[in-house]
Formats: sequence, structure tokens, C-alpha cells
Amino acid sequence: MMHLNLLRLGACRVPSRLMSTKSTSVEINDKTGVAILSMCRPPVNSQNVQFLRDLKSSIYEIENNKSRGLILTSANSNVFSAGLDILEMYNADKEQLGTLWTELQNVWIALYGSGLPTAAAINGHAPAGGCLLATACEYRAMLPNCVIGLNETQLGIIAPKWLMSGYQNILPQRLAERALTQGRLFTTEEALKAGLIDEIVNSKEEALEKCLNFIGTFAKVNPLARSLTKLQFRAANIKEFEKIRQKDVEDFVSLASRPEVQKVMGDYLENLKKKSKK
Ligand SMILES: CCCCCCCC/C=C\C=C\CC(=O)SCCNC(=O)CCNC(=O)[C@H](O)C(C)(C)COP(=O)(O)OP(=O)(O)OC[C@H]1O[C@@H](n2cnc3c(N)ncnc32)[C@H](O)[C@@H]1OP(=O)(O)O
Repeated sequence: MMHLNLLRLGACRVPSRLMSTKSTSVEINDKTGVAILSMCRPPVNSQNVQFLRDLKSSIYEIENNKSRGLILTSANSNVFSAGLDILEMYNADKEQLGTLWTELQNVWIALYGSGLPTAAAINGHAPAGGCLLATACEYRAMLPNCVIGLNETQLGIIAPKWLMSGYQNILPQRLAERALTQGRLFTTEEALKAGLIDEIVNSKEEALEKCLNFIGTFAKVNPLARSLTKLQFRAANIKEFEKIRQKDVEDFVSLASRPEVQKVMGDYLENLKKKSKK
């Protein structure tokens, strides 16, 4: 209840500090000390190099400002994030592909490896890279009638191991393996049943409130002890990722630049465009 009141106050009277980049905005409530990081790259927060760089710098800024927690959400009305910007992968040269993948890795490690309590207010669809961001957080509240999941195999591509880490943290192995091999996109209701999200909420405000309450559960826990404990759970995945990081970029570039993969991307984009014109 106390957190709810603080959140309400935050909307009007409590002073808050604002920081922003081209495609993100951050509001840190001075009373709660919690930062709300909003992704704002219309129409669907697709992840291009600039967006990923903005996201990374906002995450580190929040971490360095000693905020009490980070809530990730979207400024768009029905999409949390549509994942990697396919326009930026289609007809791109190897250097551009390598840069895009490196920036995706950078954002993932910044969020997954953050010592702060992190929560995702998923106020829209979260396929692929959108799911990656949500599952890098520790808690998820999501609006109904949306989808979330790692759909890579449906696109004929393979999610590398680090990209699966969020799933592996959250879902039982058998379920994670099945969902990843199927490239399954879960509806909000299915995601709750599977344990991929923690709560279904009726509005973005309620999602933010639930996230704030989650972060509030650590109010009496020593922050350093909390952070080190969290990172002990994530250390094996992080270590594994650091070992293969460069090779992973090379593998991505080699896969994404293949003519048959480029053709899949072109067809996929065309279908997306046809669908959006209907
Ligand atoms: C596709 C092959 C990739 C091959 C890569 C090789 C190896 C990579 C290995 C792993 C990488 C995986 C990470 C990824 O993130 S790949 C991206 C996968 N993303 C998706 O499959 C989501 C696609 N989008 C949607 O399903 C919908 O847009 C949705 C998010 C559900 C929102 O639906 P809706 O609100 O109805 O909006 P529209 O579909 O009408 O879209 C509005 C405009 O936005 C454009 N759009 C949508 N998604 C993307 C995207 N990911 N990249 C670029 N542009 C996107 C869409 O075309 C519409 O544009 P316009 O208005 O100009 O027609």
C-alpha cells in the first residue's frame, strides 16, 4: 500500500529526475529511488543499433545513479518490443550485422548482469528480442491479449545459449526445451500458467505498481548482499557468455549474411508489411 501511494505521488508531486536519449526515457522517483526506463522507438521498439546503444547507456546510468531498482517498460501502446530490427539486418553488410549483434549482447549483459532489482512492466507484445529483455529481469507483470516468447526456430534461426538464459532461469528445463524448439509464442494467459510471467495486470499503471511492489520487497535487505546473491545465481551463464562472446558475433554474422537467411528476412518483412496494411 505504501508503495502504491508513493507511485501515485510520483505521478504528480514527488520530485523526479528525468534523463533521456533519442529512444529511451528514464524517470527516477526521488522518494522511491526506483527508475522507470521507457523504451520509445515507435512504432514497435524494434531494436536497431542506436536503440540498443541508448538502452545500454540508460541501464548503466541507472546503475551508476544508485537507484533502488529498475523497471523496464514501453512508451508504445501495444508493443513492449518487437525484437531486433529486421530492416537493419536485411541487406546489411557484415560489419553492420556484427555491430548490431554486439550491441544486443551489450544490452543483455547490462540488464541480465545488473546488481539492481529489475522488473519488466510488459505493456504489449514481447516476441524474440522483446522476450530477451523481459526475461533478463527478475520479475514480470504483463497485460492480457499479448504474446511473449523466443520464436527464433519459427524463423528458421537458432537462439544462442546466452539468449536462452532467461528462459532457463525461469522455466523448468523440459518446458524451456519444448518452447524453444517449437519457437512458441505464449499468450499472456499461457505465459502465466507456464511461469514465464509473474502476474497479469489490467493496465500499464497496474503493471508499474506491481513492479514497484516487487522491488519494495527488498527494502529491508542489504543491497550488496542481495546483489551478490543474485549474481551468484547468474554467474555460470555470464561466464559462459563471456567465453563465447566474440565467436557468437562471428556465428551470427555468418548465419545472417547467408543468402537463404536474407531471403527469409525479406519474405518475413514483406509479410509484416502486408499484415500491417490490412
Ligand atoms: C526474420 C529472420 C531473422 C534472421 C536473423 C538471423 C539470425 C538471428 C538470430 C537470432 C535473433 C533473434 C532476435 C530477434 O529479435 S529477430 C526479430 C523477430 N521479431 C519478430 O518476429 C516480431 C515481428 N513483429 C510482429 O510480430 C508484430 O509487429 C508485433 C510485434 C506483434 C506487433 O504487431 P502490430 O502492433 O500489429 O504491429 P505491425 O505488425 O503492424 O507492425 C508495425 C510496423 O512495424 C514493423 N515491424 C514490426 N516488427 C518489426 C521488426 N522486428 N523489425 C522491423 N520492423 C518491424 C512492421 O513491418 C510495420 O511496419 P509498416 O507500418 O512500415 O508496415
